[in-house]
Amino acid sequence: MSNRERHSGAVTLRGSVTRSSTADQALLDSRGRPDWKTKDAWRTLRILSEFVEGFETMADLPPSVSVFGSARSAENSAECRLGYELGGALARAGYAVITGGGPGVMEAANKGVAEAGGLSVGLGIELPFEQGLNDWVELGIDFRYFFVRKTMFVKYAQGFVVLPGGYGTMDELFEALTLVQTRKVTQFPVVLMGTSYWGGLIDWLRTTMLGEGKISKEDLDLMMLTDDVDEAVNHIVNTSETAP
Ligand SMILES: CC(C)=CCNc1ncnc2c1ncn2[C@@H]1O[C@H](COP(=O)(O)O)[C@@H](O)[C@H]1O
Repeated sequence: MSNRERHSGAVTLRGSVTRSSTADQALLDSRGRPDWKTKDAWRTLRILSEFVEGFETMADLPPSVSVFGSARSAENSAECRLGYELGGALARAGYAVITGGGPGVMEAANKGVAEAGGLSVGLGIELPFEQGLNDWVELGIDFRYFFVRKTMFVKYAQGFVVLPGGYGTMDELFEALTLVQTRKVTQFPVVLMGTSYWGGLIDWLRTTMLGEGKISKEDLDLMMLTDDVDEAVNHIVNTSETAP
């Protein structure tokens, strides 16, 4: 998609009317915006409409798994190959797969699912450097607000699989872990794929975070670490609330 085309909810902007700010930014980055006191209250209606659209569209999904990973990985990278294999294996196990609908690992996972005949879902986000949903998404929703979109990833999935990624991926991982730790969601498997990528983080969680008493021993057991696609899928099947 050209940089001169932007989507903002139902609105498409091209050419001279494209703008570089996003709805999320307008809400959160209110410093220096004199009208925020009056306008933010009305923004709640737009936020509400995203929840309505998301809930209505997602409610009929079969059992699903959300898959996360880097937007920047090259198509032939190890993590994209893993994402592709994982997408296919989840589809064959009967799951729909939900991703962020973007490039990199998300695209690889969507491709794996679509090619295996499964349902490939993408929850896109409006970004200043938007690229649009990848070509392998079959059911796609574009969100303006990160926090609305994140609700959908958790609410409509039986579990998470997290592949190598950056801040966005870490955000999604730690949100899920916090929700499970605080029992906001129960019976929700979280699988980390890529032992060499995540190994350093797991060591730090054990030695520093657990070592200094910031989490409990059981909290470390809330996620499973593997390189093996079948092991990841079996873990989801055996520990999630609803199997396909
Ligand atoms: C090249 C580039 C940065 C494109 C960004 N395009 C994106 N499209 C859709 N979801 C995204 C995007 N960037 C980050 N995310 C979200 O954050 C995660 C990836 O972020 P990161 O690359 O790990 O930090 C994804 O699982 C996705 O849910």
